[in-house]
Amino acid sequence: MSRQPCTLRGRDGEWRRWPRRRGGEVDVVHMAVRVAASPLLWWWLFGVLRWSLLKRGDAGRRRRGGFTSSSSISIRTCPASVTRHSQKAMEPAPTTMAMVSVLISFVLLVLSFVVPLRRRQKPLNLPAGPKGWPVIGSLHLLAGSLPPHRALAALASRHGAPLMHLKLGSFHVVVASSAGTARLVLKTHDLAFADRPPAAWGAIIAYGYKGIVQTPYGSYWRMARKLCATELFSPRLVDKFERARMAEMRALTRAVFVSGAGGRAAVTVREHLMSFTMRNILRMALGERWSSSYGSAEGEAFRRSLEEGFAVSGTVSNVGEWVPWLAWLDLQGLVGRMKRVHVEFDRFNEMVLDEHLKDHRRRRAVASDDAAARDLVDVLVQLAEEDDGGQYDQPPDTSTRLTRDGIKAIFQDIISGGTETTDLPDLAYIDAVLKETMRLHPVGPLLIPHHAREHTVVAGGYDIPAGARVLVNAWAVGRDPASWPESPEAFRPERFLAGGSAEGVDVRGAHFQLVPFGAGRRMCPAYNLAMKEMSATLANLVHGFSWRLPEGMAAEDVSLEEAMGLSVSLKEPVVAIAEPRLPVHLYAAVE
Ligand code: HEM
Repeated sequence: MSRQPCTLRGRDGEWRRWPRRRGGEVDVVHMAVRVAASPLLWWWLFGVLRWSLLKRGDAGRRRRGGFTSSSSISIRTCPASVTRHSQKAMEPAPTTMAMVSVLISFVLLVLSFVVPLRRRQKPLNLPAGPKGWPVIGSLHLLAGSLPPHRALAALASRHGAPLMHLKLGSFHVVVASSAGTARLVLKTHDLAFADRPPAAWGAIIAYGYKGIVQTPYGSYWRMARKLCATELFSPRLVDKFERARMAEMRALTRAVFVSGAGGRAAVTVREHLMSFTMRNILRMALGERWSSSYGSAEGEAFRRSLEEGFAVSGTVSNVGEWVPWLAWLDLQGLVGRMKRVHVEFDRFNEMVLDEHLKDHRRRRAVASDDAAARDLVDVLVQLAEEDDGGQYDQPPDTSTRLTRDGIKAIFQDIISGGTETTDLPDLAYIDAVLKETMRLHPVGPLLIPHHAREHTVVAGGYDIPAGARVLVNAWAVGRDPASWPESPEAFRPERFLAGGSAEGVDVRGAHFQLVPFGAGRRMCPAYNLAMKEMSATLANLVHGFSWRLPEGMAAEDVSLEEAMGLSVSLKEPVVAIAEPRLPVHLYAAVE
């Protein structure tokens, strides 16, 4: 018999099989045949109905003057005192009885079919992992003091499971913790796991999944990724911002020089890097006026919202996402905080977009050759205009149209993503230092959760059920002794240099022992820009300054404790002395 799965339209507008079941879709035709062909159950249902109807007949006779044992005494004792209403109160209405019986029979009938159907399915061959409790699964194992990537790595090694299965709340979760299993997820079954699971962040902060990062796999996401490749990060646009980037780089070295009092005072490195990164990305994404607002009250409010956005969007922190029937309680208050962050973001995004739209229309009206895009928002505005003739306000829909919310969600994702790049000579050692840093401390230790679009059987015969959350523990992969046999915990950039044990290993998604940007379809679209930008910054900071820890502080005193959110950062920012290495006039501001 041919199997006809039901389909439902997903939130991305794609048609999907529904309902998804362990081990395969429900066969509706098959089920209907079984219902029709089960004489025992029909006989039983018929019996219940017949009994209800007979009861109804009895009650009818009583109303017409007959009697039955339960009511006979009162009727005979004082017929005049028995009204129709008092009789009704003494026994349940026969129609209600009939309805209740039919309902119970219906529920039993459904259960008697569904339960055996599910039991008879082949049991899933899940990868090894902790068993977990009913309702919460293994959520409690991630609630300790260890950040989730470390707790998951410890569990994987305890269970000897480079591909580990556990239940978190109501969901199957599969975690890849070795180069081999990362390859399974990000390459061999890339398409099957290219989705993102529904997340409050995507729904609330990203305008109902209208950005890129949280957007489900489908036509809208493909459109957004194409924009990244052909427009937003195109070499043409990157080149265009060369001069601005150089100016920001000089501003960074000057700021470190000034706040470090020429090497006499300690500087908080993160503050300077944060400000540099933000100004850079704001300049590229939103334009000069908005990057110079960084530091003003409005820029400061935006920065705080960004930090709060990262803090509330951790990969596994929101209990309501794992136990959906508890979601309405918002036990940790995270959804409330996300809603407030979204209001803040949207206020800022609306200002930015309105200003760009006004400016764009004015320039086009005055001189058409001045209408060229000046920044990423301009690019998006132009694309939306080509798409729908200048109407930016369609309600969000499932098509690939770039709506007003879509523009805001995409540039917001890009600003959150970070910064961009400059062209650099080949700086092999700097490059090795960056790789080694990202091997030991990836910014997104669990990448961004993937989601199984369909039931998949992976190497070893393990089942990954449709709907499972699929995590790649880049932090564990980067420390796996099987891939990094030579002192995996030690910081040794030389391993990446010529003759080193990891010579030739890079972060472009082809070497699965080093995946700080992911790999495959959902790989970070800006990895190239990010690498170059980081090289440029590091090169300038070590070229311009000799760095040392403040007096009385040893390397062991630097805390490497991590603060978790969407990305990981140091809980205690590093402070250091930056002694200028170049003639003082080279630190002067030059615009
Ligand atoms: C050190 C810098 C960066 C690191 C380590 C990094 C890392 C990542 C990782 C791990 C992912 C998820 C990959 C996966 O799920 O398999 C990702 C996705 C993404 N990144 Fe980055 N990223 C960086 C910089 C940037 C920058 C500068 C931007 C934008 C200007 C950006 C934009 C994005 C976007 C839009 C996605 C979502 C891709 C998708 O879901 O299709 N990232 N990044």
